[in-house]
Amino acid sequence: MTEINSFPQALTIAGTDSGGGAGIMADLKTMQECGVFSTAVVVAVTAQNTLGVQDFQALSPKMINEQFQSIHDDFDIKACKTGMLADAEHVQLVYDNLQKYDFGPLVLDPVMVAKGGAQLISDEGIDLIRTKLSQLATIITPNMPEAERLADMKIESQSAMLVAAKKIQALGAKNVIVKGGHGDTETVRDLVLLESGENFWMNSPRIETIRTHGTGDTLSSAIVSSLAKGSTIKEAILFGKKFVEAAIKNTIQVGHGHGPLNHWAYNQTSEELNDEI
Ligand SMILES: Nc1ncnc2c1ncn2[C@@H]1O[C@H](COP(=O)(O)OP(=O)(O)O)[C@@H](O)[C@H]1O
Ligand SMILES: Cc1ncc(COP(=O)(O)O)c(N)n1
Repeated sequence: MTEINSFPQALTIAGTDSGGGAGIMADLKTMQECGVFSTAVVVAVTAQNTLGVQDFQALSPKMINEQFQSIHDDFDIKACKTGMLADAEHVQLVYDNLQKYDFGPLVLDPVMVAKGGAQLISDEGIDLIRTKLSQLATIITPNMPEAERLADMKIESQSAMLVAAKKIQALGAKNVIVKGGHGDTETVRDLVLLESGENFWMNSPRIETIRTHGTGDTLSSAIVSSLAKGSTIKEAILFGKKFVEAAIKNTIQVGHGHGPLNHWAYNQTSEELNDEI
């Protein structure tokens, strides 16, 4: 049994994206490219493309519980993540299942609003992420608006990002990444606050593109993959940033709106680099 289950396996607990660029679809593509076998608990189904979210529906509590059970009964999950959780009832269900089963470190991506502006979780759901689910997070990865909501403050400076990260850590999340993708500064700055209190910035040049559908999902899934393969928290975070940067930079022309990332890019560009050596 141990031998059969020796390949690194990870789990995403999130919503699907019929357009293939975000949510569970981005998670599976990322994990595949990162050399990790991916499994999924579908919490909600969205009718979505690069132009926006046309509709969504959350699955029944019974279906959610059964998916958790199925995954627990057969796989050896080394790390997991959450994405779109729809509403308070589903946040609670996910919380209960993560208490019941050990799926390794949790990367909590507190997805609230899609790039096109659609709300992907109710206000009560966000409150429950704040007060409950964040306590289970090994790493929480809010973008700026999400960090403002979780920390209950405006973030208008770099020092405010650190204050917000500390407030989010005080909710119970061990490590915090406040992502700096939203904004128009020339440099994108993500702030990392580790459990030890150490903090540092991950800076990269802002890539001028509207093709940023699924950036947060891709970052968190690359981190989960790295954790599933045994990396430390810091190594996994630094790897995640490199993976998402390559995926944004090497854009692919798909769809008419906020297009998807290039999940092949990290491996292709490193192969090209290897060829040159
Ligand atoms: N235009 C961009 N250029 C470079 N990096 C970006 C850009 N947009 C987002 N990122 C990076 O993508 C990751 C996800 O960030 P962000 O887009 O803020 O998250 P979300 O998808 O949750 O809104 C972060 O590491 C961020 O720095
Ligand atoms: C199912 C699902 N999960 C997450 C996102 C967020 O991704 P983005 O902020 O890039 O639109 C999304 N649009 N859809």
